[in-house]
Amino acid sequence: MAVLITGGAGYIGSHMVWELLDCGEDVVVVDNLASGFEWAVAPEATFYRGDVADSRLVRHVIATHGIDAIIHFAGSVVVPDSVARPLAYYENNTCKSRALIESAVEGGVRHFIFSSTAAVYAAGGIEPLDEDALVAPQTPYGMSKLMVEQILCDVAVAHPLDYAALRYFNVAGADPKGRAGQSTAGATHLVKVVCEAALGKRSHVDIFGTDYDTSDGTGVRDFIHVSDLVRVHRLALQHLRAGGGSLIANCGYGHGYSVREVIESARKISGRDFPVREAGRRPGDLASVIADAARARKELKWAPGFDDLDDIVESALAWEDGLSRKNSAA
Ligand SMILES: NC(=O)c1ccc[n+]([C@@H]2O[C@H](COP(=O)([O-])OP(=O)(O)OC[C@H]3O[C@@H](n4cnc5c(N)ncnc54)[C@H](O)[C@@H]3O)[C@@H](O)[C@H]2O)c1
Ligand SMILES: O=c1ccn([C@@H]2O[C@H](COP(=O)(O)OP(=O)(O)O[C@H]3O[C@H](CO)[C@H](O)[C@H](O)[C@H]3O)[C@@H](O)[C@H]2O)c(=O)[nH]1
Repeated sequence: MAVLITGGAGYIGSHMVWELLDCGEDVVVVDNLASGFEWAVAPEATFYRGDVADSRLVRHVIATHGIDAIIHFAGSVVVPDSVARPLAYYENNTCKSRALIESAVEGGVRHFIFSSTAAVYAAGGIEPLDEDALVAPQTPYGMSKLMVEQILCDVAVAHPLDYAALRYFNVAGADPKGRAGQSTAGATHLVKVVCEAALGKRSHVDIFGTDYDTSDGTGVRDFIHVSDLVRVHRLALQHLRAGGGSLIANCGYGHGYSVREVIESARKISGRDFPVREAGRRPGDLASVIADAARARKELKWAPGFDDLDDIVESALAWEDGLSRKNSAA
């Protein structure tokens, strides 16, 4: 019995690989390296370079390794890019997930865990957002994910496959043991951007909007440490294997930090100042996005271990620093 992790060479997937290996699971990764790195995959995992829509490859992996569960991270992840290139996002996130799910059904895989997103929710919902909040994605990215949730819901009725759709809020930080982190080139995520600036890899940080109706006027997000996030997946896997049934669950802490608070945390922890520019609002951004994650806590018995902004920033800074050394040694 083994678990197939798609996108295991990427940011979150590479942490998932370690989380399962640490628990003694056999892990197989399929990743086409569109944005991931083969070196990011733990050496104890079996790596296949390939596409999730390559049904011949995926069926071979399922049969050869006795895959009982798939954790599906592979996808295209840049929200504004999805607005510019919707067809590419529907292709990679929706069509290719459909193909993967078909391979799973045909290969007899029983459990499927899917990377969904808070971007499925309608703007202006009452916070914190629980899973029953109105879904109405504002972008092709969010819609490409919601469509996969719907496919899974329908497939779980027709076939012996159950699923967990986990809606992530803002994922940040790095493995506290320093084995994995976010290495994505040109990442736009706030914590990554701020860490790069603190280490002199960027000239400055733009604050996108200082006139929101929030405590200090900047955007507020529910930042979840990537190690807590992958733990939710492991618990969801346990839940499905134990016959707990399909579920949709938010992944967040239930409270947020502002853009300015993230910047101050990075200044404090790095001991370095860096220029900050007040820029206009970024199109499509909301003032505040906060999760109600009571379901994950109750149904999956999840208890966060790293719910602290400074811990998140410290781990991300340590990883970023290591990346700089790796690049200068290369
Ligand atoms: N980072 C976040 O804050 C966040 C928030 C919500 C949801 N998610 C979701 O989590 C998942 C992982 O995100 P991430 O931040 O680790 O991104 P990432 O870009 O680091 O990882 C994605 C991985 O998938 C691989 N990939 C892409 N398309 C593929 C395909 N067709 N076949 C095989 N491999 C493919 C890439 O090479 C990469 O290694 C994504 O599905 C994303 O939508 C991320
Ligand atoms: O250089 C930057 C980058 C971001 N921000 C601000 O920081 C906050 C967070 O922005 P991110 O780009 O880090 O993340 P988003 O909230 O836009 O999006 C993230 O959370 C979404 C769910 O809410 C989706 O899951 C998506 O995949 C994921 O990237 C926003 O207020 C944004 O305006 C800045 O001020 N400057």
